[in-house]
Amino acid sequence: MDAEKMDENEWKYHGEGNKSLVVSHSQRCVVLRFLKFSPNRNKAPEEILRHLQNIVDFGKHVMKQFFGEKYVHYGEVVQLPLDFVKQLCLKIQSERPESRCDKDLDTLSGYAMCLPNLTRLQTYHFVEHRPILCVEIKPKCGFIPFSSHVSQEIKHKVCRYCMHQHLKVANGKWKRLSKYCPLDLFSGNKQRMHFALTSLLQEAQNNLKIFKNGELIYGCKDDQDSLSDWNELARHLKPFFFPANGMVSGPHCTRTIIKELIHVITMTLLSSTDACRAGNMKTVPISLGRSYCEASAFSKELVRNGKNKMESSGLPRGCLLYKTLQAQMLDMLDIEGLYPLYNRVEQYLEEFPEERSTSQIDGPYNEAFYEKLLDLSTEDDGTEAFAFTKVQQYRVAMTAKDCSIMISLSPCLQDECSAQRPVVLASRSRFTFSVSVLDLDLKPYESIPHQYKLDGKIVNYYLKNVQAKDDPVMTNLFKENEDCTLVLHKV
Ligand SMILES: O=P(O)(O)O[C@@H]1[C@@H](OP(=O)(O)O)[C@H](OP(=O)(O)O)[C@H](O)[C@H](OP(=O)(O)O)[C@H]1OP(=O)(O)O
Ligand SMILES: Nc1ncnc2c1ncn2[C@@H]1O[C@H](COP(=O)(O)OP(=O)(O)OP(=O)(O)O)[C@@H](O)[C@H]1O
Repeated sequence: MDAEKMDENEWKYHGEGNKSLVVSHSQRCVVLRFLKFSPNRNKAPEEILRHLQNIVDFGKHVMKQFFGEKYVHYGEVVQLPLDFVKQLCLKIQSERPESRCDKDLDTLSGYAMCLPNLTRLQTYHFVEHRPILCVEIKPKCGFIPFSSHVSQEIKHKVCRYCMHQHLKVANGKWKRLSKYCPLDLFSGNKQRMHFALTSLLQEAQNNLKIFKNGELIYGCKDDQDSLSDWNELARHLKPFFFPANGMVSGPHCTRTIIKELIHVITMTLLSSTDACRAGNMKTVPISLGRSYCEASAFSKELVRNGKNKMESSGLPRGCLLYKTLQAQMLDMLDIEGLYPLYNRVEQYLEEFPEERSTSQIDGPYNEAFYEKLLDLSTEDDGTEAFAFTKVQQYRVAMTAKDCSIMISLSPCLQDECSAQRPVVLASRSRFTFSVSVLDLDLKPYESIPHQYKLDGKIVNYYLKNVQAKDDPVMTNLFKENEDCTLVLHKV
C-alpha cells in the first residue's frame, strides 16, 4: 500500500466493534483496522504504535501457535497521512451505528492495521471476480467451568452465555433472548450444531453476520436495525445453492435454502485444514465439566421428550472450533480462582514495579511469552511465578472467548476442484472455502477486576430472576438425567 497515495474515496465503512473500526478498500481485498477511544482519551502516537505492534506480535507469535498458520491473519501496522485519516473519519461517520458512537476513531496517530479482507478473501487468487459468501460467527465461551474454585453450583450447570443473555435483555442491550448456546455449537454433534446455527440465524445479536461480495446482508448493524428476514436472506443465497434456479419460491424454498446454508457452515466448521504447534501438545488436561448446558433450548427439548442422552460427538482435533475451545480452556481456574492470583500479582508489582516489564504483562508478545503459557499446572505453590502464568493464560483464554470465526465460500465447478483446495458440498452446488479467526487482541490485564465483578452480576441476576422462577419440574428432570454428564475430549 502506498501511504502517499491514499484516497478516502477508495475506502468505505465496513464494520466496528467496541475497540476498533474497520474500513474496506473498494477494489482490493484489504481492510484498515483503526483503534477507537472514548472522547478526549486519545493516547500518544508512540503508545498507539506500540499497542498495534503488540496486537500484530500476539497474532504472529502466540495465536498462530494455537490456531495454526492458515487460520490467523495478523496483518501489519501501517502509517497513514493524517489528512487521509481525518477525511475518512468524516466520510464514514454517518454510516456508523449510533450504539457504537460513544467512541471515536483515532485520527491523531496516523497508525492502523492493514489486514486481508476476510469477507472477500478467495481461496485462490485468480477467481476474484467470483461471487463470495462469508459467514462471521462470534461463538463465545464453549465450555462450562470445571474449576473447584467456582462458588455457585449454577455455574457448573448453565453456561455463561446463556446466563448473560438474561442480564443483557434486562439491561436493554438486546430485545429478545437468543436460543443460541455455545455448548451446542462446540458439541461437534451435527444435530446440536444445526440447532445452534438456526438459533443464531433467528436472533443474530452480535454473534452472526453474513456478507455477500463483501457487503453485509444479514446480521446486526445496530441494536435497532437487525436484518433478520429469512426470505430476503434466501433470495440472496439462492444463486449460491441452487444455481440452476429450478426451485419455486415461498416458505418451503426459504427453509430449504437456509438448511443448505446451515449444512455447509457445519461442514466447514468441522473441517480440519491446518495443523498447529499447540495442537500437538497437551495444552489442557481432561475436562471434567459437563458438555451440555441446562439452559440450552435444545437440552430442554430433549429432556421434555424423555430423551436423556445428550449427544456430544466431539470436535475433530484439527478444526478451528476445537482449537478455539482449547485456547478458551486455558482458563482453568475460572475468574473466581484467578482473581486472588491477580491480587497477588498486583501486590507484587506494587512492591517491585520494575518487574512489570520482565513479566511481559504489556508485551512484548513473543516466543518467550508463548513458551510461558505452556505450563499447565494448577497446583498453587504460593509463588508470584505461578500467579503470573495463570493471569497470562487467563488473558489468552478470554481473547479466545471473544474472537470471531470467518468462513468464506466461493462456488466452484466439479472439474475445478482438486485435492489441495478444501471443498464443501451442498445438494446442488459446491464451494471452495477458507476459515479464519479474527479479533485476536490480547485482553488487557487491567480488565480482570471488571471480569470478576461482571461474573458476579451475571450469576446473581440469573439466580434471582431466572432460576428462582424456573419450572421446578424441569430442574427435577435434569436431576434424574444426571447421567447426561459427559467427559470432554482429552486434548
Ligand atoms: O464480557 P462479554 O462476554 O460481554 O464480552 C464483551 C463483548 O460483549 P458480548 O457479550 O460479546 O456482547 C463486547 O462486544 P460488544 O461490544 O458488545 O459487541 C466486546 O467484544 C468486549 O471486548 P472488549 O472489551 O471490546 O475487548 C467483550 O468483553 P471481554 O469480556 O471479552 O473483555
Ligand atoms: N480482516 C477483516 N476482514 C473483514 N472484516 C473484518 C476484518 N477484521 C474485522 N472485520 C469486521 O469488522 C468487525 C469489527 O472488528 P473487530 O471484531 O476486530 O472489532 P473489535 O472492536 O475489536 O471487536 P470487539 O467488540 O469484540 O472488541 C468484525 O466483526 C468484522 O465484521
